[in-house]
Amino acid sequence: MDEMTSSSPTVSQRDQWMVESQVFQIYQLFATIPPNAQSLMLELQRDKHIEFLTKGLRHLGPNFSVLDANRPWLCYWIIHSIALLGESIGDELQDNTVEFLNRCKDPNGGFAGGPGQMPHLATTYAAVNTLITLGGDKSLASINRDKLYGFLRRMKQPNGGFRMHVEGEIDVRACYTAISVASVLNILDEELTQNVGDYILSCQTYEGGIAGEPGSEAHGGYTFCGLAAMILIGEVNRLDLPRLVEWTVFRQGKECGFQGRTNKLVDGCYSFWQGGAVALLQRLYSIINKQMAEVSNISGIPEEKVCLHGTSSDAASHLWHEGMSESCSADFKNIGYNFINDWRAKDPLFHSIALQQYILLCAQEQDGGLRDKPGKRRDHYHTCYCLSGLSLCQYSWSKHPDSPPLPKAVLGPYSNLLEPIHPLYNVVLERYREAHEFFVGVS
Ligand SMILES: CC(C)=CCC/C(C)=C/CC/C(C)=C/COP(=O)(O)OP(=O)(O)O
Ligand SMILES: [Zn+2]
Repeated sequence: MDEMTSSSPTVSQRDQWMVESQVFQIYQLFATIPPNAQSLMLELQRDKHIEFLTKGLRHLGPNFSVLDANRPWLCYWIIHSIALLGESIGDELQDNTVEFLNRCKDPNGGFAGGPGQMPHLATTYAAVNTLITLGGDKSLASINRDKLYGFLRRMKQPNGGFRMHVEGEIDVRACYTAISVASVLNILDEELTQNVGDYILSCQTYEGGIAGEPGSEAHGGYTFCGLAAMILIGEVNRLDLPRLVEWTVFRQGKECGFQGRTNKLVDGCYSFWQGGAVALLQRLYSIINKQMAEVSNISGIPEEKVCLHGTSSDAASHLWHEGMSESCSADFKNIGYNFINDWRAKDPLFHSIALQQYILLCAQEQDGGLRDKPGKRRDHYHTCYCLSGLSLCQYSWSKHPDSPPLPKAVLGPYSNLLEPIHPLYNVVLERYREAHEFFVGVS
């Protein structure tokens, strides 16, 4: 290889430089404008986002035919985004959505990507989360839990994992969507949880993150899925958490947003997948410290010597996590509920303000909708996951999910504040609580 060839940048280096230059141009422009103009640039364009989202719920043009097998996802991305913005879609659209999702229901359980299609775990997760987000008895009662349980059992595999659909792929997404749905509907049992932990554990890679399948590359999407599923089944202590923390936090780069995997480009949707994983890890402080102490063979050392931030710790705040690792199998039905009730998180393990800056300045379109990165077009998926990530950032210092964050935790005007989410299911917290009460009541 001659010198010229060896020093030529690779395609991915060029792509990276291009993105960095676009992002830094935006930040430079921001730094040079007066404070009132900065404040305007950082404002969340609520009305424009609602307009973009509501329009998508009423009508989508022919370009959307590629998403024909993902229609419950479109419902979830749009309706969850609207709920994060603190708005509702109104009675007519609500009734239409419940009725449409009814038509996606398979007679033998599970929701398909559209009427007449085969049931699929991903669209089942999207449909269930949509119905929970809509809330109300009609919407919640439209979920047939017995049939849904049957579908989940049929997707369960001898290796512990789940298939996405009949003859479909087995992966960590399937584990998460099955476990999340079962947990939120209060139908999680040992038949479903059996060996899921072994399967997810086999997907944690040498880098520390979690891959879609054993032997694949660690990726933010699967890392969120794997970690959340392990928490929901009460087996999170089996993962190598210090390595997982290290991998995840280093995915936030100088562009201020997260990348999905090593040496790939920043993307707004990872504000939730990676940001969500970090938000979960932030609440596993005690287990992480314990694992760190074990590997360094430290015993009897005060917790502040081995903790992640070097801050002093509040031993009482870890009771839930410790209790969970010992008595998980007896009570995994309540793990999602306790997770939120025992919310006494430590400080964020990522740069929350920087991530908000990426979302508001680089991912937000002033005309409504959010996107992957500058130069890309807005879409409903990125709008949903950028807003979900923004909400996590705003509440990342909160020690209680019901107390509004301090103004310094919210970048831009305080009117940017979104609704808090339940970080294990990604539904607005208040809607989760209503569903929890409803489904505990019917069990
Ligand atoms: C609940 C549920 C269904 C979760 C799905 C999680 C999720 C987003 C998985 C990511 C899948 C994946 C390998 C994307 C890589 O795309 P890419 O190569 O285009 O992107 P990259 O360059 O950023 O890695
Ligand atoms: Zn993306």
